[in-house]
Amino acid sequence: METVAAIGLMSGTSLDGVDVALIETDGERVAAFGPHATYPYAPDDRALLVRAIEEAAPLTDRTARPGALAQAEAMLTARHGEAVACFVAAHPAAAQARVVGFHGQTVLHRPEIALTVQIGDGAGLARALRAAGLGPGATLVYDLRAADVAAGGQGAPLVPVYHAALAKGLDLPLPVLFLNLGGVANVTYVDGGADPVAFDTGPANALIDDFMKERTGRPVDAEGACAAAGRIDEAALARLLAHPFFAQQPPKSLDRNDFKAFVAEHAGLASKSIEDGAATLTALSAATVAAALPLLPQRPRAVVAAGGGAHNPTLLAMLAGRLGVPVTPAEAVGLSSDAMEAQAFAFLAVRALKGLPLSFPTTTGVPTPMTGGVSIPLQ
Ligand SMILES: Nc1ncnc2c1ncn2[C@@H]1O[C@H](COP(=O)(O)OP(=O)(O)OP(=O)(O)O)[C@@H](O)[C@H]1O
Ligand SMILES: CC(=O)N[C@H]1[C@@H]2OC[C@@H](O2)[C@@H](O)[C@@H]1O[C@H](C)C(=O)O
Repeated sequence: METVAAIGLMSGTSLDGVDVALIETDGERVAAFGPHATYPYAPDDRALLVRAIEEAAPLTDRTARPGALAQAEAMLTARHGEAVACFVAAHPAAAQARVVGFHGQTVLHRPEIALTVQIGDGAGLARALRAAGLGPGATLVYDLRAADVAAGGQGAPLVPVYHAALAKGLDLPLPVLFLNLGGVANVTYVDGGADPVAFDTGPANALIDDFMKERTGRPVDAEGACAAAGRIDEAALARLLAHPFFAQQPPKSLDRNDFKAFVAEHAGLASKSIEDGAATLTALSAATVAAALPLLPQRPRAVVAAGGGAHNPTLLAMLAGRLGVPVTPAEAVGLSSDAMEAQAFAFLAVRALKGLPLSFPTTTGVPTPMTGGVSIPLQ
């Protein structure tokens, strides 16, 4: 396949909205970056997703949609359709996209029992895309994690192959480490030769967001202002860092809520001020990224930070202090913190249509490089 315009759609673990991005790519490199936008969820939609995630916890079948899950899937699919319609209205060139990559929403991720569950109705979105002016003949690709998990991989992270493609265009010393600071944090180590090495490192924003919501009603510690005004509880931090996940060798990946109960038990947040709680949780995110460095083949010479956490100066300062490697926000090297994951799913969808690998033994632990995705031609 030659270079095509491709749209990526991502709804991440922060549950903040639908990210949409347009790129031109042949699935090997990015020929051009197009526009991107985020369409935030209304509070009711976000609450429905939170309920769906809670109710997904006991699932053992990735196709089951009990309780709030069916309603959440219908809502999520509708919001993605609306997001694409708004995006195409604002950027008419997007209607020319030949490929759309649809991540859906992870509601449960339990790689230890070969289970990863993303909600999002491919057939329903395909109809909405046609109504938004895409196709006919364009192709929707979704359910991009399933094949990896079925083959014995973690199913995450999948963005590393996109990070590796981006690294080729950067003027940074190698090895370079891409750091995604979403709800969960993950890293991709690129040395320019071998397959990328990648894994989830621990929490990024999910624990901070949940704490802020509970204590202030606001969903985010905007600009890290609370954390900047607080004191890190070093004793609690040491207890949290003793969790075996952080020293575990990759491959490894996380569910959004993997540390929820552990943090509730060991962080002593209830007796802390909002500032001290935010500071301690922000330090946990930074320290767990630092704990990942010894697990890499070599020490990286540069770190490119992306995801919403790249907008949090307190988190970035703590990272710089604990990593001992310069931390560069994606924007400083001409990339976009907010668009990177949606762009990646556009790139992954094009690779899927070409039968190219999405994941590698060094990223998800899949035994051999693995393609994936389910495609639906728009009619
Ligand atoms: N200005 C800001 N100040 C502080 N935090 C911010 C700011 N902007 C975004 N964030 C944080 O980033 C989060 C969103 O990050 P992002 O959109 O990368 O997550 P995601 O893609 O949903 O997650 P994941 O990568 O785990 O799937 C917000 O929930 C918030 O915690
Ligand atoms: C199962 C799942 O959805 N995991 C997400 C999550 O959010 C960040 C981190 O955990 C990463 O492993 C992954 O997302 C990105 C998009 C990825 O697959 O690379």
